[in-house]
Amino acid sequence: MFVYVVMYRTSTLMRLRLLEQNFLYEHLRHYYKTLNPNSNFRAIIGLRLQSICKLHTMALIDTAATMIFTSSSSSSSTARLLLFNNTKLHKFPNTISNFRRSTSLHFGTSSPTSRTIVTHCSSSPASAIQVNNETLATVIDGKRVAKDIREEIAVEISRMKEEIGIVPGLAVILVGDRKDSATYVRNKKKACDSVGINSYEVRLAEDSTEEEVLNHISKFNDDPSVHGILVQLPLPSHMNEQNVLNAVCIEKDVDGFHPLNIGRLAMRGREPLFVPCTPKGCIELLHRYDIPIKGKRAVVIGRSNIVGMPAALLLQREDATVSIVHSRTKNPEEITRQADIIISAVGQPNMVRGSWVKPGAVLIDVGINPVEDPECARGYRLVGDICYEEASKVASAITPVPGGVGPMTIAMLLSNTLLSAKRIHNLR
Ligand SMILES: Nc1nc(=O)c2c([nH]1)NC[C@@H]1CN(c3ccc(C(=O)N[C@@H](CCC(=O)O)C(=O)O)cc3)C=[N+]21
Repeated sequence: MFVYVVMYRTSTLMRLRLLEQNFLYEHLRHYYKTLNPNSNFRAIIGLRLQSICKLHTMALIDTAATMIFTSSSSSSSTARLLLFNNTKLHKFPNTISNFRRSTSLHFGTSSPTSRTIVTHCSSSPASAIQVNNETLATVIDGKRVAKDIREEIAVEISRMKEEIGIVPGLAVILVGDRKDSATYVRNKKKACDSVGINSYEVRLAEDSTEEEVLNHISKFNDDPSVHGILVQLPLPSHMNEQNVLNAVCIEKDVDGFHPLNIGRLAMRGREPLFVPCTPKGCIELLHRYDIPIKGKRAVVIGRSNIVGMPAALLLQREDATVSIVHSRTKNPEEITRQADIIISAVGQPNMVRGSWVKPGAVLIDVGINPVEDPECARGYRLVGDICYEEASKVASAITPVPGGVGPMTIAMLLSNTLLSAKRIHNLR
């Protein structure tokens, strides 16, 4: 089986007057004829965008593509309309050079292969054509975006070092020996090293006192080489989380958990010092995939202080119409089914089923839930809150777990640490 891709630039579409439906239809049909040597045919029609395509254009191309594939003799034809844009395309150099050579392309033999070229898809339901119950929701690649961001941050940090001789520093306090916390802290340290942030780590025993933690925080508050302080949560139950978090001075609270910070986040016309990392990472993913937020219906599942609540505030700041669904919500699926964008942060494996999702919705899965799996080396594997298997058949774009929001959380922590150092040292 072959995958064919026909890709247009917006400017070409304009020049060829292809935006008039029949012209486009004829044009695509021409390609279809020349490219269809056998009946077992699969096509992806890509549209290269200079800017976000207008909805009516989308609908038009959608219709033309459907016309072609319904008028074809092959019953096994599959048509998908995908949107590509310039910023995403440069990450697929081979794909692009092939596109330049010809407008058609042979891909591998199975649909997983074709996934590799899926770089961007509009959140509009009109953008995804489904035939044969086939699905290819865009996989929002958090791991890749996080890597891009780390590279951007590394450049900024070396500039900072050169201009004012300052290297940003991040202090992490870890209490107890939860395995998952230890893993995150290790990942954070690795990420700091990769961009040139100095990291300072304090590990305290599970039975340490709150006072000890407060002492360390106080020292870091006063240490000019430390620009960000993070107390890894959850803390042991004998400690008062509020007391501890309140002790971190707001200028170094790179988690953005300080109440004053959340207050500013909630108010119009005010700016928080730091946007909490996980929600910031979610929005950054939407931005980097050119997924529009303004005027969209967004549903946040979960109302935690560290993800759900600030995520809802951020979406509102981006002009979405926001609803929050939580453990006491009656018929949550009725509400999520109305959403153009869903951010789920509840910690329940596979809770959000395919039937909860509106066709074409964009899904951001914050949940990182271990489920037992004897076939995995660690004895467990990680799954999200969203049933990926089902939801990816309905959505237009979805974040995987792992490799979605998780790496973005860490990238945003680095970004906040850099921001803090710049602010403290009055750099641009
Ligand atoms: N003060 C504080 N700030 C936090 O930001 C904070 C915290 N406490 N406590 C715990 C949660 C959780 N968290 C994660 C960060 C990265 C991954 C991550 O990179 N996950 C990888 C998988 C990692 C693995 O394989 O175990 C992924 O999703 O691809 C996950 C979870 C930050 N948190």
